[in-house]
Amino acid sequence: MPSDVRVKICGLRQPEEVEVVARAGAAYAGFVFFPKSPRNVSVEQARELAWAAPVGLAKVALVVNADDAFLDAINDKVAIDMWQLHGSESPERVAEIKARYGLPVMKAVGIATKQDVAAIDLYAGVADQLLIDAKAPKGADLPGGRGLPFDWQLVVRKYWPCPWMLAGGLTPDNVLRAINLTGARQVDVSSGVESAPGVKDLNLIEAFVAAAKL
Ligand SMILES: O=C(O)c1ccccc1NCC(=O)[C@H](O)[C@H](O)COP(=O)(O)O
Repeated sequence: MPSDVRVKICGLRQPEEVEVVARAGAAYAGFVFFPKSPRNVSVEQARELAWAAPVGLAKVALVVNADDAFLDAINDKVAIDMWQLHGSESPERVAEIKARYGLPVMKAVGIATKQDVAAIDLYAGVADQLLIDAKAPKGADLPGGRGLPFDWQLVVRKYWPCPWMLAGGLTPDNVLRAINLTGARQVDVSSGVESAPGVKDLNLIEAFVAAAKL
């Protein structure tokens, strides 16, 4: 019997990717709204992708320090189920976005040190979920989706009062080890299921979901 680990596949750009993600048994499909990313999608593209998603697959809109006008444009056109805030949004901004759209908000937090782990507490009481990811270097073009892991020992036996998701450099080969070590019940991947930046590999998506649910 497969485990109940919930998987998010991020950075989808083609309707057939969304279909494979759902068929493989993932819980979340992520769409990246960040022009510098090789996974960036327009509002119109995302609208098509959301249509391709069957009931039960949660559609997550990933934004980075987005203003209300941009969030409104996404919210008006795309049937999303959750926001993922992947910039330096404050806890107050998380609360504001929750109230404005009435949708759950997942706050991404980059981790490299114990101090970064402590900073997660600032968001744990306000966000609906946390995405705990590798920390990008200051000034990096991409704050996430870099295919690099952090030291998983930093989050072993940690407790937060809301659900959390492990991310950063996960692959079909290492995801089960990461789950067993950290106790994560949710995992997220982008680069580890790609053949090139922004190009998803359908076989790797299936392999990742299967490995996470072993
Ligand atoms: O994926 C992107 O291009 C991206 C761009 C800007 C902000 C965040 C981004 N990705 C965030 C994700 O949720 C990724 O899935 C997560 O960082 C893990 O990525 P990876 O290490 O490549 O699996």
